[in-house]
Amino acid sequence: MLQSAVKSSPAPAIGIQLEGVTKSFGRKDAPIVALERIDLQIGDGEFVAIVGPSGCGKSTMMRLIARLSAPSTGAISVFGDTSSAPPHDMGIVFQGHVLLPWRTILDNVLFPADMTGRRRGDLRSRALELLESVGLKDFANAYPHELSGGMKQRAAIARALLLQPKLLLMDEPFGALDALTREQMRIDLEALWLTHRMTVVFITHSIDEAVLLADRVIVMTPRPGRVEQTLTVDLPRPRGLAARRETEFLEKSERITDIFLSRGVLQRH
Ligand SMILES: Nc1ncnc2c1ncn2[C@@H]1O[C@H](COP(=O)(O)OP(=O)(O)OP(=O)(O)O)[C@@H](O)[C@H]1O
Repeated sequence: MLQSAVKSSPAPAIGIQLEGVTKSFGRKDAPIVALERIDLQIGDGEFVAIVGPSGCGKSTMMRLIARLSAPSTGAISVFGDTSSAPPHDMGIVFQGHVLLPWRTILDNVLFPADMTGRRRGDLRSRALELLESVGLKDFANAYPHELSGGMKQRAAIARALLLQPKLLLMDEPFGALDALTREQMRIDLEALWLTHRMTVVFITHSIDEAVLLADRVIVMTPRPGRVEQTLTVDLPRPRGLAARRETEFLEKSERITDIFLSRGVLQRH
């Protein structure tokens, strides 16, 4: 028999997979179900945003992926690794920058080298390059208290990228920043991602931020935390300030708003 001349393109490699994942806290007879029956696949190199109201289980999901916590039921695989050990090629950025106040910014960025017993000398030039790429070249020898909130968060992102992680987990990284800084950080994060192409899981309360950043937005609803819908965002990159005026942005933001309205997470008036 003749082989078909048309070959289908290979499916994108799976980065992260959650199958039937449930996470409960508290007593067995009165559990708090933070996440219920989560089935999710995130592609290798994909930028995914998780958006949802307070308490829907976003941070719990991130902690499960980071292996900082174990699921009550279900299976998790991170780049094919199903063990319960935290993935070694992972960077995490939290809402609070968590820089060490007694270290300079350069030494803070080099912290993961110290933590993993790598030679600092080998990573110093990468740390300086990263500081340059986040606009902090002139602050390498400054201390955290000399930087603004946005600058500290930039340093935290540089630190998370030091060891060239395949996976970057970001839990409300811009949540404490003012609106203007936040918009610029969003644009700069996309530029970093376009350069490094790591897999990103970005948690946010902001519908706009999710749609403007992600290839796919995972919409979660609470009690118990579930994936309500997954939306693909087809905005061309880079998505600068003008992306807010694109029909695709307006449509996807509206669809997410409608989901939250229908679930009582938002009220029209
Ligand atoms: N260690 C814990 N012990 C008990 N309950 C917990 C624990 N961690 C989370 N929960 C509960 O699980 C649910 C989900 O919490 P989680 O922090 O994941 O939500 P979230 O969507 O990240 O919220 P937020 O946006 O406010 O940070 C909440 O009801 C919370 O009270």
